[in-house]
Amino acid sequence: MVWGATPMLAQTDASLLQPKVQEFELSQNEKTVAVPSSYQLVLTEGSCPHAAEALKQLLPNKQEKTEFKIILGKKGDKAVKKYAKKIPSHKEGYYIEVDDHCIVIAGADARGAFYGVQTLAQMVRQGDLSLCTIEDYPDIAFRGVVEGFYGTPWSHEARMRQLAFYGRNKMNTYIYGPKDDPYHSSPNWRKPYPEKEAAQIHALIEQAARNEVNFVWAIHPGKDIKWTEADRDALIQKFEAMYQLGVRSFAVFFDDISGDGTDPVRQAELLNYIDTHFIQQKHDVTPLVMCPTEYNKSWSDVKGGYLTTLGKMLNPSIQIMWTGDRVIACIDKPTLDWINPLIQRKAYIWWNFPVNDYVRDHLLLGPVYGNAKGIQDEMSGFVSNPMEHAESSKISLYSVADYTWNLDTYDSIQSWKHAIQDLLPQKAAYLETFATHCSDLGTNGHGFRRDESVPLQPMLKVLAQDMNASEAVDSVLRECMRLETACDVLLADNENPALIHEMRPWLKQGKLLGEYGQCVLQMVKALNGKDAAFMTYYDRARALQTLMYELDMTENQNPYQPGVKVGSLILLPTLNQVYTQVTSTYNAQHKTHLETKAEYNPYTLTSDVPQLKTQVVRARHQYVNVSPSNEVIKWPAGAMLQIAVDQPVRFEALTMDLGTPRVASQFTLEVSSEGQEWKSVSLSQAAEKTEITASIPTDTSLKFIRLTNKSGQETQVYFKKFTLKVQK
Ligand SMILES: CC1=[NH+][C@H]2[C@@H](O1)O[C@H](CO)[C@@H](O)[C@@H]2O
Repeated sequence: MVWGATPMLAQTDASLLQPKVQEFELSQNEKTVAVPSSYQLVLTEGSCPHAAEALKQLLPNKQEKTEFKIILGKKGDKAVKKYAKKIPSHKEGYYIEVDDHCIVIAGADARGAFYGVQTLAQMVRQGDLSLCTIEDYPDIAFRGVVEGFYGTPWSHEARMRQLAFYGRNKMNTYIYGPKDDPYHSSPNWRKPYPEKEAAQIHALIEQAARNEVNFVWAIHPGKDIKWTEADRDALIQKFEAMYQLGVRSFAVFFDDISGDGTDPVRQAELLNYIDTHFIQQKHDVTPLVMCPTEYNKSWSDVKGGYLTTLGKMLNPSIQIMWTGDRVIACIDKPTLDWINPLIQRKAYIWWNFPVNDYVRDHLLLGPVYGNAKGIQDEMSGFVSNPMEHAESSKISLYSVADYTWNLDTYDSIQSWKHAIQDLLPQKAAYLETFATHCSDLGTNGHGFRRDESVPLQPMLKVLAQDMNASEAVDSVLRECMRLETACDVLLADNENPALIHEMRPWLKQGKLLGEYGQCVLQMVKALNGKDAAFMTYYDRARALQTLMYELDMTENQNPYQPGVKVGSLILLPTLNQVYTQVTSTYNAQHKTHLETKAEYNPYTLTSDVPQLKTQVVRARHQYVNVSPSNEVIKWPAGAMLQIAVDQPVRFEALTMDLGTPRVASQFTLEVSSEGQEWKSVSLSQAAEKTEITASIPTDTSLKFIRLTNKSGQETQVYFKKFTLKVQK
């Protein structure tokens, strides 16, 4: 492990300890002690094996006959008896004392001792040790990650690295629940893992133990579960098989399903049965965790009684997950004041960030902010659902570790900078520049946004008002140079190859964006100068627009939100606006007809289906795609989804997939050339198939097409595909 490029410090800087420790006190002013090159280790053999192993890796050369001592243990061990009163009473807490000849690490339990060693490791990395005492403990009981996203599940290697990362950052929970693992969800949740996958899970469990992480194996049976003894026993058998593999923590997810599986009474009966006949029977298993079907407030029908049924029926030890007021939402006191009474326990937060499975063309590298302080006593857990890009997710996960350990001292920007320093120590400054412009999600179905290009925003706003404001032109020009340089340096970097591999498409796009920005601003500077100079920058700007478009059309071409977006909140839009203005000005001055449009999307979507109204529609070559959704869509009676186009086109065909057989008859498809006269087009859906097609007459060109729920009642469907084919 290459430690950070930061210079060795003369004493311990508590502000650099991450997560922030609860209490740090210098014992004798500035006095320090050098990191012992050899020491006598005092511990109770076997009491804190993972802490002892971590200490051995940190300071390998312990020798018996030396004056310096390191005492390691947990409450009750003889070795730390003398310090028992100083050990925090919180689970996973620890006490550290550094003095001239001795370092004490005393945990409230074995995990606390392990965490104490992680803190000592950071102190050692800083340099000489201040004589000090530390009393530390976590604010929230269960902290970590739920691998619960749609998309490519993390690789085995990525998971092994993640677990070590969680150990270093005091995250104690990893919930294994990748939606696209067929043995976690349908169709194979009843089947045991094949040998290779089973061996990998066993290896993960061992890696988790070494890093004091609870490996929570989740099952997602709701799509096809039958409320029978057979399926109940099948689920218990699967849990038993996972227990034999070494799993000691279990979860049952009922999210994103429709139909019989959503019945709360059945769900509660099944979960209580599992709790009583499996969880409680094993004496070494943590409390059962469940994710409800109504997992956020915007989808809850309190009168319908789903949540209150679970709250009333579920055994008190069963944890109930919650994503907040919406699917993607930050957590605050009103959120918890609303849900906790309904479920009659503290919510176990499933925080849907930095997950990007609904905005797959964006990489979310910005700060973690927006969750409230002072709510630690209202939550039983807080786990983050990350991106399918494991290494890139570490920027956010580092801060989630920081926040959940010590909510009230959490500082989102400082934590974000530390996260980047920790992830790529040698090139942190460059990664910070790139991440600054790669953090917003773009418009999306959940309406969740993040800030982006924050330090540059004031100058971008000045530039948008007046493209000739020289200070703004120069500062944005400099930042675009920095962005181009940062992307080059990172593309060539091999400090963390897995990270660069994940980021590569976005780094290439960021480089183009940096170059484009320089061209546009040079066009402004050249406006009243030599025409040849202006035209060279114009030609290059146009070329870069094409290169950015082509990269967006060719890389990261997933079937959901294909493409590669960087700087999409304000940097690219402002540069495009300046491009249009400066080119229009040049045209006016020189009576020329240079292209003034930077990029445009001729299609617009309107809908009165709440979950679809902000879906993104984009043309790609001959196809017009509406961004799919992962969730169950409640489509109100009479509600419609409409696509409009600037210039009339001839649509050839529509292909849809609402994830539901025999549903076409509930909808009408209509087309119009001007929005007044509508002609309906027949929809066809093969029996037992979910795909729906329509062939559209090409005799007239059209500007509108709309799909309406004409069944007279709300219908629940998925929204997996909506693609129009345009005649060439
Ligand atoms: C609890 C829950 N289940 C779904 C939902 O949240 O949205 C997430 C973001 O799209 C998705 O990753 C997850 O599988």
